[in-house]
Amino acid sequence: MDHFDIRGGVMHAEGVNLDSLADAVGTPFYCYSSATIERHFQVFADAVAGLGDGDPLVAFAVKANPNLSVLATLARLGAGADVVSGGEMARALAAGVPANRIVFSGVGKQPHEMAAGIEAGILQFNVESEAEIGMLAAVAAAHDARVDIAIRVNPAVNPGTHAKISTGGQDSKFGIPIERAHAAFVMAAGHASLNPVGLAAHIGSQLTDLSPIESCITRLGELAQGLRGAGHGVSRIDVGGGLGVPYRADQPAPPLPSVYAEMVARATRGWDCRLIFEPGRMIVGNAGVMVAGVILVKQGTTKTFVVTDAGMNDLLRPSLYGAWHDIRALRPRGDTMVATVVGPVCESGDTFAEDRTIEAVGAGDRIAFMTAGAYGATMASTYNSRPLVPEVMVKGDAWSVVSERNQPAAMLALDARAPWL
Ligand SMILES: Cc1ncc(COP(=O)(O)O)c(C=O)c1O
Ligand SMILES: N[C@@H](CCCC[NH3+])C(=O)O
Repeated sequence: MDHFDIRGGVMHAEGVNLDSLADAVGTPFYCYSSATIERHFQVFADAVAGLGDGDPLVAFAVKANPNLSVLATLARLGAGADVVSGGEMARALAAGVPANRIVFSGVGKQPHEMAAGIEAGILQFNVESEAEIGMLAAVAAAHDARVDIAIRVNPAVNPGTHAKISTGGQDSKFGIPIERAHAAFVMAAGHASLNPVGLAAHIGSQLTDLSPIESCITRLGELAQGLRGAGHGVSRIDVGGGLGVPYRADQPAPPLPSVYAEMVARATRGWDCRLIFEPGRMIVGNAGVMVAGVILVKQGTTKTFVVTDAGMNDLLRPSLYGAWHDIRALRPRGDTMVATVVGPVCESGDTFAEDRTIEAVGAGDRIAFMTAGAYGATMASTYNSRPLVPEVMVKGDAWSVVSERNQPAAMLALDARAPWL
């Protein structure tokens, strides 16, 4: 695992002893390795460098991990940002991502979010419906602006991933069905306040097979050719993100960025346009862990439950998708146990692993949920009135709390008594 390994009997994140860090910040908490984030971004950016017109944009999908320090780490390396809300856009800007490297995607952008994007001067909006073309045209006209847009296409390609994270299938809510995309582009060109410059697609997440992405890119190319043949300029093609990461050692690893880039080079050969990439998970997934404490070990009728102080509200992926995260002891003792690892939340779905062989742990020990840097803290909630857990970033021997644990009293203060109570 990148930059998370056992040294002197204890798991470290880069040079930081995670058990000591847990003493300092309390459990549960997320911990990110800057070195891993930097390395993954650089590997991806190097792999796609020179593709298309030679000036590709790697726009990190902020939804994967919107922490300000994560975004600032990436901004320093020249990353752009793919955002899906005004909130994500504000974070990207605050982290130092230049506006002209921000792409705004999403099926339900609201007029105030469109206005904020126009005022900030973002690179482009990826428009996902004919209805949105009209809405954006009106907001842009009210700003006396002419905004660059790409038509996000639904290419009707089955990405072969979990149904809940597939976005490119025919009945997905995302994008404009490919058979109407040419007409949508022409419709947008008819608005003086819109400047359609490109096409976009994103077919799904945690993709382990490149062939659906290749089919999608080929379809975008055919569409671009048709548009060019009809006299329209297509100067940008956004191929989305989606490249998977290894969650389990016993399953084949997803393709490396270099192999992905070879496929993109092949599929886009001869295209004279700027390519945009929106990787999320592959940049930050393996750059984060969630550290939790073992509250107690409880014997059921047939199962041994390891009850941790982290719950499904802190790391939702196992409950929502049945996702696998490796679970490791911070201080492995060399023996193992078969355990069902659960959180304290009052839901049976608050289960991280079922009858899994893990390194033996007991009350007071600490464990790490691996590969939790993407779609981890960002999907957390305060269900059961549990505070959001802190996020810590590590760089070499240094660490810093980059998101505070919110406190029960502060959460309560957001509520108010109705005047009649
Ligand atoms: C439009 C868009 N771009 C990029 C991504 C990032 O995907 P991933 O984290 O799988 O790279 C997503 C999420 O799946 C998305 O919806
Ligand atoms: N939240 C998902 C990924 C969603 C991608 C969003 N388009 C996950 O944890 O795997």
